[in-house]
Amino acid sequence: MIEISNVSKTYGTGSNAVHALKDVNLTIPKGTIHGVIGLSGAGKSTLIRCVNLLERPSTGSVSVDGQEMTRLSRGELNRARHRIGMIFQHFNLLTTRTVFDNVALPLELMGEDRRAIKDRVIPLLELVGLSDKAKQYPAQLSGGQKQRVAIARALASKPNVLLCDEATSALDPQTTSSILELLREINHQLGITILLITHEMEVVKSICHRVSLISDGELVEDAEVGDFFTAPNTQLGREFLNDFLQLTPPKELIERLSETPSEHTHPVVRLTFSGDAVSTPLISRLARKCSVDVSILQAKVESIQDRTLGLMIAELLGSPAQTQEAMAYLEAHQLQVEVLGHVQRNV
Ligand SMILES: Nc1ncnc2c1ncn2[C@@H]1O[C@H](COP(=O)(O)OP(=O)(O)OP(=O)(O)O)[C@@H](O)[C@H]1O
Repeated sequence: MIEISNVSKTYGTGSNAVHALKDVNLTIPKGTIHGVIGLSGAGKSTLIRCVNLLERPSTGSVSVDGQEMTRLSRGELNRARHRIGMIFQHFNLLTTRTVFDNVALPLELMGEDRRAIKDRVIPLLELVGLSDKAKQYPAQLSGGQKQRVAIARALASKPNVLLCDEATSALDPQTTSSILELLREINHQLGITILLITHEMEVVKSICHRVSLISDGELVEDAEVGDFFTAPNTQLGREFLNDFLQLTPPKELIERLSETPSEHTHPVVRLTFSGDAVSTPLISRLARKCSVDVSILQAKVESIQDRTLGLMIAELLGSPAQTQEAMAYLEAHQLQVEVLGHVQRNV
């Protein structure tokens, strides 16, 4: 269990001060995989580095498995860090050491003898699928293999928590899925709590149980992954979702959209529906009930863990009163209706 309470972090002072984290509160239950997503510079790395105190919070506290990290002496902190593994975007392997010796490094630093080191490293290399690479050097490995070595090294000291700092950002999509699969197995088999930061919604969708969205140092959303993907609470959350789903109106249409409606325009809407609404023929019912025509511009259905999410961009064709009634009808049936703008009727 990781508990981040009222954590703020400011780099620099006076006019140079950067408020990287602002009063962040977050609880990550034991054995879960938690994703933190946000734009570049939002504070993701700072947040994850505050967990093992690579960055010390300016205010607030961080506790891992009940141990208050901010109160530990240097020696206690070193010991506590053995229980918190970390992997990085660029792997951070020692190029002059073999794969075996990279994984062995934390155990050597803990003063383990050669026999104990061998007994620990060999099964770890098996776990990450690199038994045949023990004597090779990092330069002889692919990116995915290097990250596997880094994962084995992070697990060497039997941590309860694994921190992943953009661990798949330098990898191609296929290698990314194999590393995510490995992380899922580690979480499942060893019960390790995983906190990962990423700017990729695909990573969150693939393996996380919960997700937090961080914006300009503030935690603005914290939700089950299924809830976040079906109904984000913030505009930024919706933008992440729309980018991920690549559901944006055609460029020619965007250029014709005006913000304000008039007698001669009709609305263009983005509809998001989940649960029962996905399998209900709401659009044909809508056309009958409210006497509007629906011109579908884009549509898709996505599976997010155990949920199904339907998305559609459509023009609602009818009088202002009819299209208003249509939108109210859709909202009453649990669809999220976002008006993207209004276009001239006769164009
Ligand atoms: N050591 C530092 N000294 C001064 N400012 C810093 C330092 N580290 C980070 N910052 C600033 O803090 C803010 C948050 O940075 P952080 O690296 O945590 O964001 P991020 O979300 O991880 O970004 P990215 O996805 O680009 O890595 C940024 O404005 C950044 O410039």
